[in-house]
Amino acid sequence: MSKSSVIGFPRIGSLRELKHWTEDYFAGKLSLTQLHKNAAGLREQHWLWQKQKDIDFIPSNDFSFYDGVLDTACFLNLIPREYQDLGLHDTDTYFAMARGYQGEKGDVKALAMRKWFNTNYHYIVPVFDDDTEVRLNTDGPFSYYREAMKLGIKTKPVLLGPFTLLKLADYRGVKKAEDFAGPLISAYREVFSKFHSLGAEWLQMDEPILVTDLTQEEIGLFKDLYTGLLTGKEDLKVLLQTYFGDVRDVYREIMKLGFDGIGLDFLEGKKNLQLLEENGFPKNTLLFAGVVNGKNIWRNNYEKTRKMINQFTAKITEENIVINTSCSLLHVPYSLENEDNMDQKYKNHFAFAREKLQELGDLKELLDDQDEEKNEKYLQQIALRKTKEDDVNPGIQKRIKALSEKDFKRCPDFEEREKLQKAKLKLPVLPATTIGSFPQTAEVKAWRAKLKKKELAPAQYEENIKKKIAQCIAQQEEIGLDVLVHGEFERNDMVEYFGENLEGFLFTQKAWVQSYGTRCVKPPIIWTDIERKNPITLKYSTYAQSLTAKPVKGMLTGPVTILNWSFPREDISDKETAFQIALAIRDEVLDLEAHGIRVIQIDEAALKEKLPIRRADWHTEYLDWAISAFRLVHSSVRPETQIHTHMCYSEFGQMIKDIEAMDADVISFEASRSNLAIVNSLVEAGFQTEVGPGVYDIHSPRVPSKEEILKALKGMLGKIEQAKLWVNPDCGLKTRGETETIASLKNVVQAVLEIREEIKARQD
Ligand SMILES: CN1c2c(nc(N)[nH]c2=O)NC[C@@H]1CNc1ccc(C(=O)N[C@@H](CCC(=O)N[C@@H](CCC(=O)N[C@@H](CCC(=O)O)C(=O)O)C(=O)O)C(=O)O)cc1
Ligand SMILES: N[C@@H](CCS)C(=O)O
Ligand SMILES: [Zn+2]
Repeated sequence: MSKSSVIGFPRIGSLRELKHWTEDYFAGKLSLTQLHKNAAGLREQHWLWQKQKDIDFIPSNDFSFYDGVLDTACFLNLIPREYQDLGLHDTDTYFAMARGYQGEKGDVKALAMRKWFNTNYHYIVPVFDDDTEVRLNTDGPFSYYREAMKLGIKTKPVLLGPFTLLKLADYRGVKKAEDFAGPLISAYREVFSKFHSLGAEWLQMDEPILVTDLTQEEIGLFKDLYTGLLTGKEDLKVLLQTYFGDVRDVYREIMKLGFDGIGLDFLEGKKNLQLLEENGFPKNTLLFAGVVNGKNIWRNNYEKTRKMINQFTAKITEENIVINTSCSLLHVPYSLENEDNMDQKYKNHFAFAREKLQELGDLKELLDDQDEEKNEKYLQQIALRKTKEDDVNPGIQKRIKALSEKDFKRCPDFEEREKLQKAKLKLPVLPATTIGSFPQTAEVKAWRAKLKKKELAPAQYEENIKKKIAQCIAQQEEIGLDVLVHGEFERNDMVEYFGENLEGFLFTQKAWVQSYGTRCVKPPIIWTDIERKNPITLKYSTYAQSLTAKPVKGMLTGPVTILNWSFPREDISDKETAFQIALAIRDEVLDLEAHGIRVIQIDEAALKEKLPIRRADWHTEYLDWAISAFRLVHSSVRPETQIHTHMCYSEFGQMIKDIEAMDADVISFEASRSNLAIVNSLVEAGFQTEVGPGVYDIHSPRVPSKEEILKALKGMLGKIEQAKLWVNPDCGLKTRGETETIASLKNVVQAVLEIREEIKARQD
């Protein structure tokens, strides 16, 4: 009998219930008791859905109020002193670490937030200080296990493994990862023992870091950790779960360590099958085979999957193969059932999380019983696939074929453009600006909701948006910013909005995917070739510019980001799709320029997201075409038109030359939560592009003080040439409230004015 398993299930609620409850709790509108009660109901629902689909290994402890890595940190008492000192109760300490705290108990920044491998999910970065005392601090994972047991469901508790935890953490003192290995082994052993006494049979240890490039020292640390952990684990079975890639650096070591189950991703893990074929697989060990895609939403090709699984059976007996998701289902929406407006002809092609549970069941059945009648299901699947004619737009194909080298090269060179732009724009030193979006108030969201329900006429909606734009321009002038924005009020999301206005995308109504904390996105689906039929942003940008003499930035999302934050096609390459989108955005850039927009920002917030996990693949598989796609968008603007780009959560590291190769004139990026590490790497690499490292963190409701911003700016000025430095928050302001936004921006401008005075005094 085949078995099935799920690595993790989404937790935000199919209608984002958890988001609403948690935000109500933040706003003091829901009690803590009620929040916990509601969340328990959600967990119960998720377990029951999995039970109904006969999933054999159902996860627990995959739930989180904000982020699973943060949960692990709190569970293991990795709570930095400044949060403990606030003296809040556990849940509020947890939220203070996630969002910062500013109130009667003190004023503390949030912990850093980073991209979770190659996804649009973000985790809170755990911190080890020299005095960190690793010990079990909360009951979370055990209480979830007991909760499921009460429903008669024996779950497989999921824990972030110690190796990944150590590798993802920040160290603020002199102690390093190795120094915490011993205490972590003891703590995890205690966890094993507690779960064993609760009657758990299996435990899943998530170690996605194993799919990254590893040094011999790192492999040594991994081996030490698990040798320590697996010794004396009684008869609790331990599954080592990897995902997002292959384990080429440690395959043999993993096989020798004595795990009871090993989870490998056969979709993103290009080399896993070859590793298995060449090196074999230990006897009496279960292979949790990741064959149901946890990241994309296209239905599983059963025929292809069956063929792949048949390849395993040369090395592993069938009873030892567990059909698994390729990663947690956190990265896909809940269910197609919520998509009332989507035609069945489209739905036939998709599987969201709940439909993937069905796929796991189907595959289990098909593998157990490979008779012809059952195989009908494979054939139906193949018939579902689209034909090329459905997808191809001949006009776009022709444009792509006609591209030549000059379409990717902007003239003149950066230095020449920089001089021209300084002369033309006449901006003060340290120009102050924002990243684009202003607070998306309840009022704005309600207009859009009414527009969708046809309760508000499009003309009225547009008029309302224009009023907001006018207000926003007036506010920015009053605050004293130098380069203004229109505020992006017309956009539900920076990617979904462009998808909605380009041909070739499909939309969902409720297909929410968690991005960080309580924040979600609805990635559009790329269905056919992409084309821009009409200008998209022109009317709002030109309207905003008509209200002020200061430059207003045209605001666009770049091709790589639109691609990376959508569900991509699987029948053509990402490169081809990116070039199609690039042509559409290029037309928009030229329209903006032709209508008097002097500064255009093309956001590539997600450039780093699909960067291959293995360094060796960076250029050949991704950067060469991704950077070209960006260059294609702006290569033919006039020299004096200033092109900005923006990236969030970017640790550029060894990518700096590639970022420079985008050939933008100005780049803004996150820096505030990562203590200027990015600035250091830019300096070391001799970065030429003008830069706006974020001076404060917009993901937290805290208002940064003028002094805090001054300190950040002075730190930057010590490293970056004054003439190259811009001043801005680290990302868009859409998630923030209006009052805190204005207060924060005023402090930014005050800090800039003070520094300008100092500069002037020095010059005089
Ligand atoms: C900048 N980031 C982005 C990422 N990915 C994107 N695709 N977009 C991004 O901007 N990744 C990295 C970073 C950080 N990530 C995020 C992700 C999500 C948000 C965010 O603020 N999300 C909002 C939802 C935005 C949205 O789609 N809004 C819609 C729907 C609004 C809504 O909730 N409407 C209600 C009805 C309202 C009423 O009737 O009054 C409803 O539908 O129920 C819109 O504005 O129309 C979120 O709330 O999670 C930020 C950063
Ligand atoms: N222009 C966008 C970029 C976010 S990454 C915004 O300001 O929201
Ligand atoms: Zn951003």
